[in-house]
Amino acid sequence: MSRTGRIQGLRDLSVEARRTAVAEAAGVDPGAVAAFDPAHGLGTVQADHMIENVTGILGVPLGVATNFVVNGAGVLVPMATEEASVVAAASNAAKIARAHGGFTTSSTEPIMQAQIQIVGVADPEAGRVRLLEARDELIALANAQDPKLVEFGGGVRDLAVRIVPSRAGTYVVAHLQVDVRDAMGANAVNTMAEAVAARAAEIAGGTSLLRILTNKADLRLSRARAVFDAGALGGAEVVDNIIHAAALAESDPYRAATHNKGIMNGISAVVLATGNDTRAVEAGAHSHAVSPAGRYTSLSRFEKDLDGNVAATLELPMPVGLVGGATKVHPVAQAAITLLGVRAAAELAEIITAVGLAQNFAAVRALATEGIQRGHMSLHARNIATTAGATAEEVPAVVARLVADKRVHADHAERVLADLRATRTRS
Ligand SMILES: CC(C)(COP(=O)([O-])OP(=O)([O-])OC[C@H]1O[C@@H](n2cnc3c(N)ncnc32)[C@H](O)[C@@H]1OP(=O)([O-])[O-])[C@@H](O)C(=O)NCCC(=O)NCCSC(=O)C[C@@](C)(O)CC(=O)[O-]
Ligand SMILES: NC(=O)C1=CN([C@@H]2O[C@H](COP(=O)(O)OP(=O)(O)OC[C@H]3O[C@@H](n4cnc5c(N)ncnc54)[C@H](OP(=O)(O)O)[C@@H]3O)[C@@H](O)[C@H]2O)C=CC1
Repeated sequence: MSRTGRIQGLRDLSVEARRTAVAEAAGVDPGAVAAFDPAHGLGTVQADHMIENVTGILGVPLGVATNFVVNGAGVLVPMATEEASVVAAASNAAKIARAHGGFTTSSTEPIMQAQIQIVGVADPEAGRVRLLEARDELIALANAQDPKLVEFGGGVRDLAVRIVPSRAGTYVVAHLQVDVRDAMGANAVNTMAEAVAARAAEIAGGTSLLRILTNKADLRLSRARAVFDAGALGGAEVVDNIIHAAALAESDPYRAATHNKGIMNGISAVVLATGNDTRAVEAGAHSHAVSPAGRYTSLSRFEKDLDGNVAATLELPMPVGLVGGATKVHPVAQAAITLLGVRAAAELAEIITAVGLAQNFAAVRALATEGIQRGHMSLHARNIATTAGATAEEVPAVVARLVADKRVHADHAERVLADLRATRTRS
């Protein structure tokens, strides 16, 4: 079956029928996504092996974004999020991007770095040079900790040494730069850092202290770009307003934080759905949002291309894996990875980056045109109706009234629900 990433009318199906439809459209056996059904998802026995003091399991809705074309191939994207309109918005922007071929992505090699902090070095400059002279010895020692990773084509690629002055002293900080292949890599590089720290400290002439991965994963970047057609967006004025919106985010940290939150709406949802470490990706993203001059700015860039369309790009660290962490043990994560059809961590990282860009574009487009409330609140209205006490049967009618009245508020929902019930009782 050809994978187009499109499923007409997915929103109108029942939850069960959507599961069948996404499996069919992705060309996978429906059994491969059976874990999306909570009855077959994460069990308490598995959960008890994942973290400590397990007392239950938190359910988070898992939606599937449609319309994505990434490097010419259609893909259906599982997204775990509690926020209404996120999945719809990603699908919406991905649909607009299709006219110009969807998303084109690329990545650096999957290099993660571990830091070894060395304190009490009398001659830090000379200590740095001594460590660089011992580069081959330290790399060999680190690689010996993970022969399996080396066998898979990974392992330490280089050693960098920085001198970091601080209020408590000057530190020599050695960085092991490790190609972690299909792993997120934290455990792998932390093991290496702990193993070489004593020898590194001896060579530098100090004492080792911290030995830990840095989440500023700036050697493991993923990029996505897409063109959004001016005509489909509503013309030149809309394009200009989208560019103004992006320009404010570039220049103003107050706007940049929200703009980047929009990007993370998409990114964190796919990272969570695939059992990856949301905090690691978020820490990497926000550290990357600081410009070389030390200013917090937006992660994406929107420009007007020669034809007057929006050329959108996003580049950020994307430390996600297909082995290790929860990716292998969580049945829903496994189903999500099967649905995506990814075979390498870099492919997953690039799809996630494309989703981040789509999510960002959808929000900025809404903000630069009609505002966020119409699209977002009409979907959020379902939560408000439920909070007001509407049953599953009553929710559609209550939502329709809230949206028609343009008053998506809890008190109004309570009144609407009371009216609805009174009318039913009378008839
Ligand atoms: C909400 C939409 C998509 C409506 O947009 P619309 O134009 O009314 O949608 P439509 O009904 O014409 O459908 C267009 C496509 O959107 C998707 N779509 C549309 N509705 C659904 C739905 N119910 N269920 C599933 N998919 C839906 C779907 O893919 C559909 O095409 P199809 O594939 O069907 O041919 C639009 O208004 C939008 O993109 N809004 C942005 C919403 C958003 O960004 N939400 C995130 C939460 S707000 C926030 O946290 C971030 C923010 C905003 O602060 C970030 C920032 O400031 O930058
Ligand atoms: N600051 C942070 O972000 C921190 C995060 N963490 C956590 O660390 C976990 C991720 O660590 P990670 O190192 O990825 O997990 P694992 O140690 O579980 O997995 C990595 C290991 O898998 C083995 N492996 C098998 N196949 C491959 C392959 N194709 N490519 C690469 N490695 C392969 C390797 O060797 P082998 O089998 O010999 O192990 C490798 O060392 C996450 O749970 C994260 O939350 C932990 C500490 C800090």
